[in-house]
Amino acid sequence: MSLELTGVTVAFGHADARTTVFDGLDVTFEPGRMTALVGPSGSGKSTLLAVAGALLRPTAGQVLLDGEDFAGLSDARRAKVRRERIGYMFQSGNLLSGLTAVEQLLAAAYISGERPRAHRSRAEEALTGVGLGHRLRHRPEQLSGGERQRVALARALFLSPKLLLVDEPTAAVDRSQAGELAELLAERTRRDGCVTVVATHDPAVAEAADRVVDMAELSVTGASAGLSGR
Ligand SMILES: Nc1ncnc2c1ncn2[C@@H]1O[C@H](COP(=O)(O)OP(=O)(O)OP(=O)(O)O)[C@@H](O)[C@H]1O
Repeated sequence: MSLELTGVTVAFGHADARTTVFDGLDVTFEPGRMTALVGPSGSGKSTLLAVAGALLRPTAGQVLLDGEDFAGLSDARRAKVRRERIGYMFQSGNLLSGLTAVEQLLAAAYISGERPRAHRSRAEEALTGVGLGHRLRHRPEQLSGGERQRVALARALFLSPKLLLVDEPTAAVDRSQAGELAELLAERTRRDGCVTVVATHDPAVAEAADRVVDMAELSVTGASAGLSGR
């Protein structure tokens, strides 16, 4: 299972107001590896995540998940790909207020059409697996920034996605917890074998990643992203 973008062009607006973020971008992300996307503000990190996550349709090109192009699918088919194959984790966790940690996972499963009752013990296990066995019934406002992100990670991985897309996971996290959270992300990626792509400004996340891709080197003329990988 890999994620492959080939000849991806993303342009916004028209004529004088046209912004070309990518023009014929080719980049591949491997399973079981966490890639950190780094680069200055406006270099296209979030745009790449949006295209990879079937949230934004590229102007041209293919986005292949396990060899299957979803860029050209109908909106309904793309929604199915998002539900069944992709996990998302955002800057502030985007947890639902009023729900306990366990319920955050059950709600996600429910939205995906799963039967929540059968999953309660699995949700507890998933939270225990990210170090939150003692916070199962806490609501978001009763958790620290780092704990909220751990819930968000457990939720994103709960339905075993092939692809995990993460935007600035440590932005709202205490410095002392940022490194641990980044390590946890990398460790879970290796264990679960998913493709993980993380947009970040945080050196702690780049440090924990298996590969670092500098957006500044992904030129709009479509340079290979392999150059800055490690
Ligand atoms: N909907 C849009 N309409 C027009 N331009 C857009 C749109 N979305 C993004 N852009 C432009 O695309 C470029 C890349 O933006 P993007 O948000 O992907 O950068 P980024 O690297 O994630 O930045 P940051 O680190 O600040 O989050 C920017 O020049 C931005 O202005």
